[in-house]
Amino acid sequence: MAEPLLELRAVNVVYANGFPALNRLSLRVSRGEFVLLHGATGCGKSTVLRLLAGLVRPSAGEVIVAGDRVDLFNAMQRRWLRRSMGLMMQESRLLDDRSVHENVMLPALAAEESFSEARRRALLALEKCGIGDLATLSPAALSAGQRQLVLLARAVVNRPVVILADEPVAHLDQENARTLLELLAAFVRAGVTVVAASHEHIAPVRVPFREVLLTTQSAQEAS
Ligand SMILES: Nc1ncnc2c1ncn2[C@@H]1O[C@H](COP(=O)(O)OP(=O)(O)OP(=O)(O)O)[C@@H](O)[C@H]1O
Repeated sequence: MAEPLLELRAVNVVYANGFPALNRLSLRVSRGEFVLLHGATGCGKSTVLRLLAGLVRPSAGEVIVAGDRVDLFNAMQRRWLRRSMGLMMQESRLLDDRSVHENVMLPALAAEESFSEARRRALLALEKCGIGDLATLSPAALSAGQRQLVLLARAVVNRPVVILADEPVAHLDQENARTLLELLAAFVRAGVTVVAASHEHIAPVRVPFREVLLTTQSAQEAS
């Protein structure tokens, strides 16, 4: 069997307050897969995405991305890992004092692209997400659905091979949710690996996907 692109091996996560968020969870995600993490509030969906992005370290177990033990990465390597992934996390925010275009440029600038290349890539990302016309607006002027689309454009501006999306369709009406899922599906069809967490049941169209149910039981096995 081919090596998974993303893998959790028997990970435990205990937050600073002593709360055990994950208990011996194992999960394998193949290159090009679209995985939907489901489960009740508090079962650890966001924690799984944070582990894969190197934002949280497990207290036991291994986190492997493209063959690397990212749980052993130092701060600089973890920063590099985060920049190489497209992240739509719950804490992701847009800066209201910059335009949509400038917000989407930020990860490209952080990746040390030139200003003109960052501008070009950001416009491309906005167009790919069908929102090129929003480029000059302030994020404060956007609807919830438009904000999510801008967050997706920002996540893909560096052309990541992995997108981690936490509750991408939460608070969106059906039409906006469908638009967002169709865009994620289009990235999957283009070869990107997507892991999305959702407490609601969501079903992408025209692309194969795998649902993984996380439970709050003692030993979790979600491969
Ligand atoms: N930074 C933190 N400090 C302490 N406890 C935390 C922290 N982050 C998460 N937790 C706890 O860990 C558990 C798992 O949280 P997590 O956010 O991963 O769950 P979730 O399934 O994504 O929940 P939701 O659907 O509500 O977003 C929860 O009980 C939560 O309260």
